[in-house]
Amino acid sequence: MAQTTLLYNIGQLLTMDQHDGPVRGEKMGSIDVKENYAVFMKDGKVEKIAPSDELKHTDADEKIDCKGKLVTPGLVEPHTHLVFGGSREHEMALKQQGVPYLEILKQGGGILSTVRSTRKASEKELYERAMFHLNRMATYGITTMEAKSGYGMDRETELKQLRVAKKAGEDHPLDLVSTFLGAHAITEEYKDNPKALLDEMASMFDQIKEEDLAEFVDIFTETGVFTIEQSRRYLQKAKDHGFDVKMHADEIDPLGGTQLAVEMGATTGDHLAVATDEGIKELANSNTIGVLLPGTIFYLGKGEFARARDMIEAGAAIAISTDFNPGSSVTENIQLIMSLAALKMKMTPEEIWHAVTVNAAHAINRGDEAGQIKEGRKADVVIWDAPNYLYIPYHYGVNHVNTVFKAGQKLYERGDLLV
Ligand SMILES: O=C(O)CC1=NCN=C1
Ligand SMILES: [Zn+2]
Repeated sequence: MAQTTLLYNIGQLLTMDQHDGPVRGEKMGSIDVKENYAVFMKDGKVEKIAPSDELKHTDADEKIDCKGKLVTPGLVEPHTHLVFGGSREHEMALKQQGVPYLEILKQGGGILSTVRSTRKASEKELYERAMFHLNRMATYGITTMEAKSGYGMDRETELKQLRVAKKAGEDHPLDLVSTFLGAHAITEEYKDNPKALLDEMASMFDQIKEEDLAEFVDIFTETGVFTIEQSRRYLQKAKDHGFDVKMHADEIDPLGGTQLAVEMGATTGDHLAVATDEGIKELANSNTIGVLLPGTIFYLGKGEFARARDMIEAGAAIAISTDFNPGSSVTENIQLIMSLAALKMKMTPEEIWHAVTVNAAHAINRGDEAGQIKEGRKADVVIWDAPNYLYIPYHYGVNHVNTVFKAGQKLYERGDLLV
């Protein structure tokens, strides 16, 4: 295990540390690119960042000639439904026939299909699935990420998912941040009384806090799920119990979830695909980060992509995410999401790099330890098979990662053909 590693002859180095805090508005459009640099990692931290010639002869357990490749911070993935049982490939045909997402849910499919599988799955099965997906996330360059519960909507299963996420976070090299999404859908038991479901989920807040099972509480505010008023009351209770809050907001119907996220001082408002002009204005004038999920819009095959350009030009701080989940965005490929952000939301490469590093880190309260390459900070670093930072969004659908370092240790290296 190398205690010291030197990366030299780096073509372009993105440190993403030019600004403090989440980067918003026009500042998202400019990044500092260091040409022909070196990064020296020691005991898991970034020890030195300097021009390659200055460090080239530094002694190190491992010295890697990056041959002009791009080097960036490890990516941060701020929104996943990592822990789940089963799969929903059988719903693809319904999607192809144009059956709307909310209609599939109303028919007892969608999230509720995954709820049935997750309730049945053992903790061991959920853990092994989560570790498998974490491994794949790492191969795409992700080194820190969020994991939601939300496929139980009963005490036993929600705690099962949260305990799986906690154990996975302890066992896996990736750093995990947990979110309690017990307010994800209205199950059969509560179909006539969604308020009772929210009360049951809120009754778990103390235990979740005591067992340190989640930092955030999230809710799906959507037609046929939870209303604005139900969401306001539930999120206020979560805040009263010391949780930071997030919202699945304005994904399909414009209920005004974006405005509620701002009103509640949510760390993030997520999806925002149909946020109104008023919602965008309030988001831009708040500390709430917009987490945009273009993969979901792409995958559902309908609806509008979030108005990222309007949000950024109004001054908002934006992050992007795969929304990895078994039904509405079944991919760990954050690099494809970067391409969709460019092609469908017209985000610039500079904005995209802020959205998958420093802003995504702040979206899960890890802005002081992830998303940047800084001396003294944990060495989460990616070497890319790419000549520059424009290349990743440009060449879509493939994995450009060459090597991933997590806390200075080589976590993944692209393999070559076996023959
Ligand atoms: O469909 C799912 O399993 C995840 C999801 N929740 C809200 N939107 C998508
Ligand atoms: Zn989601």
